[in-house]
Amino acid sequence: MEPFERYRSIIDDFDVFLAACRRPLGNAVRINTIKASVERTLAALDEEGVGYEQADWNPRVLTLETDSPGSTWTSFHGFTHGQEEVSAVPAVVLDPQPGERVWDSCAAPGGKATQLAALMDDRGTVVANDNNLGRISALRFNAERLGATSLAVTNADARNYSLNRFDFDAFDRTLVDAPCSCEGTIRKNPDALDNWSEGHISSVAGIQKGIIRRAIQATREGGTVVYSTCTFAPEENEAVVQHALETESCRVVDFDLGLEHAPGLTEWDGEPYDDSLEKAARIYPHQNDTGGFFVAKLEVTAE
Ligand SMILES: C[S@@+](CC[C@H](N)C(=O)[O-])C[C@H]1O[C@@H](n2cnc3c(N)ncnc32)[C@H](O)[C@@H]1O
Repeated sequence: MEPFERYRSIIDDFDVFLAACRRPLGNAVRINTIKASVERTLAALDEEGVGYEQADWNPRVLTLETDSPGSTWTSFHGFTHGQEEVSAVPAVVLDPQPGERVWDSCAAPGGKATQLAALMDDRGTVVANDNNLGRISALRFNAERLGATSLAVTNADARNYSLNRFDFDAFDRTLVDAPCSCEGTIRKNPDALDNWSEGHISSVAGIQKGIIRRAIQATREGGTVVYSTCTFAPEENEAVVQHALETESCRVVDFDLGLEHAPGLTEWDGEPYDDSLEKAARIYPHQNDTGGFFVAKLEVTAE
């Protein structure tokens, strides 16, 4: 937990935060409404005797009272998909609509891409991209298992992603669930900080800046880009969005989140950020008994 000391001044109730980081997470799943409604899924879980608790902010997110959530009847049938509660937030904030063109720029293994397809009633197109071929097979497997037929897969570096392969020139919405230092996954993966270094944070921040810029360029004017990470480092969060504000045509917008969270930072390590960064959300493990996440919502504006 030593690396987290750098966040002592920005996290309220820091010792409560550290204690939460040491507690293991419950087994969360998302109901896959492409295959079954919330009601049908809950009835199936009742029938097989698996207890559950529905998240207050999202009835499609459940914590299951079983140690093997992947071995339930509902999971075999693709009614549920193992996904951390807080990891279901970015797709909800992106708010994709049926019939739209949506780009998931960093999509593997597909938890959020298949969630986007479900939120769109599997109508429209979700282009699920990842630069890692090995992870693409997991993405394809999940898309098939969950019946997401609106999902198309591409394997490219999002930083210089070409739209030439499509018969349209911009997406309506884009999700950047960026590769990151994963500090916020510590409850699920106690080894998450083993290879932590400021050098790694700064090299991954360079990649994130390239991806967010391309995401904004590939999204139509008036369209939406959501930037998320599962890490606390401001260099990978507010500083990346600040870079986008300085280099691309976009603004940070508000969103409603039924989860307790802290606002985005407007300063870190002597670097000021735009005041609008306050509209971003920092979700800490001690606030809702979840993992950690950062989410910012951007609107693409006229050049
Ligand atoms: C946080 S994970 C994405 C998780 C995924 N959104 C989900 O919900 O299942 C970040 C992903 O970004 C991919 N990635 C890293 N650099 C990339 C790049 N330059 N272009 C596209 N994808 C990249 C990684 O392979 C990894 O799968």
